[in-house]
Amino acid sequence: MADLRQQALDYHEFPTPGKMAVCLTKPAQTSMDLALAYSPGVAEPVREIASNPADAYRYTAKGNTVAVISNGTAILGLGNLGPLASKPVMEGKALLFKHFANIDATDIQVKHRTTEEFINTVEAIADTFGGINLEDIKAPECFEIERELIERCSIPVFHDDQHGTAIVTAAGMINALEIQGKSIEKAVFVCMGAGAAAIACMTMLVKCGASRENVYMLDRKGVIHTRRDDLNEYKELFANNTDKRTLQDVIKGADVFLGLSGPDVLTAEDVLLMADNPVIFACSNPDPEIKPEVAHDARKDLIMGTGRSDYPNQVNNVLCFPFIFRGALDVRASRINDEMKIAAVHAIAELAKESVPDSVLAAYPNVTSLSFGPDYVLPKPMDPRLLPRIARAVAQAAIDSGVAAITTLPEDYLV
Ligand SMILES: NC(=O)C1=CN([C@@H]2O[C@H](COP(=O)(O)OP(=O)(O)OC[C@H]3O[C@@H](n4cnc5c(N)ncnc54)[C@H](OP(=O)(O)O)[C@@H]3O)[C@@H](O)[C@H]2O)C=CC1
Ligand SMILES: CC(=O)C(=O)O
Ligand SMILES: [Mg+2]
Repeated sequence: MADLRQQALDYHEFPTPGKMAVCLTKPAQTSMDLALAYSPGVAEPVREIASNPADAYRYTAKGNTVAVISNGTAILGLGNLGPLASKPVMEGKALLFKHFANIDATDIQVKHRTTEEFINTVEAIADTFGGINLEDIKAPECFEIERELIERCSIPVFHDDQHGTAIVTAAGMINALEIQGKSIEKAVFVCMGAGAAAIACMTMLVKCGASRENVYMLDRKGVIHTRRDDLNEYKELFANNTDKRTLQDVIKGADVFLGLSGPDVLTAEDVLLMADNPVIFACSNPDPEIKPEVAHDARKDLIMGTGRSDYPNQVNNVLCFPFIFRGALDVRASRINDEMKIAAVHAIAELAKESVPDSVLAAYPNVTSLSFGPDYVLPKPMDPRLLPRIARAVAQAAIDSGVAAITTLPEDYLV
């Protein structure tokens, strides 16, 4: 681990600090180039956009740019470390946008006093971009922030920790439950965490068939139940009329543990209390709710996923956000709606059942084969098919649900 720490610091520091830079898409060598790029030529697209704002998509980079915006209040599972400390994560998200979906992302860290001030700041700059990816903003403020910004902006606004995570978790869960021979309708879920990711994941799983009454959610104070008087309106949605109070009370006989909280909150003893053939997605980053080694030592019949790249079954929103934005931008969707999210869930889940190209195996030197099963319930982030499959499904869903300004996909779209 000490070695990984130094390697990670060196990766970020050398040869150039940070993970991204700006590149030019037009020539700037000659005086004629400058006369076009700058004065006097630049005045022409200015006039066009002033008379028709949609021309910004034609004459500027707006249509292929996403702002990755954070206030640093829930940086991974590290907590509220402030806007500046979130910059490496936001640059990381920008790297993933570019590498996986060729989207130019700009990271923005916002210092603010009130939630309204944050919302006003983002609203004021929103027209610069084709979309806004909100990141690592803690609950419950994140819910109001996203709701308000969707209302006020004409471009897609998407809180990745809510919906990117929910889409990938649902895709992986559908597959894991199928492999374990369990039906989503009957499965009993224990969700550790009741914040941005947890509320969105369980909401999505209920939309995908899970029974609301089979869901137990916990926060730092234990089980969320109807006799608590300290719940916000989002936790209240998952309050159960139950006498169960602790993780041990609810984990007994549970089919699924979903961790979206913090490190090492699930023990080997807890794992032993679960039903036969359980599913454990311990998604907290960088340190999961239980280490896979500990869970596998406890029992052999489980399917285990984490948010990390260095274990099988990476349940991480990287499988979603670059691709869902690609689809949304390409049809100039005004928002990312439920139809688009569900289309992404199924595109991801179905891809895991197909045979895996050699190029994917080559990116994982310690893996000799990958096929649908307990150690492969989700595609790998390096899978080049994620881009066309998810983006096409999302773009088509945007068109079909009436939120796209471009209403026909080209025949050769992303082939
Ligand atoms: N793998 C993935 O793709 C993703 C993983 N995550 C992970 O999910 C976690 C939560 O992120 P997010 O929802 O954005 O953050 P939030 O701040 O919105 O929510 C955190 C939630 O976790 C609960 N929590 C924290 N520590 C514990 C603990 N020790 N025991 C029980 N509950 C705890 C908090 O409880 P309380 O309400 O009482 O404060 C809160 O409900 C992080 O670890 C993050 O890395 C998030 C997004 C994507
Ligand atoms: C992956 C991610 O977005 C998180 O852990 O916050
Ligand atoms: Mg995040």
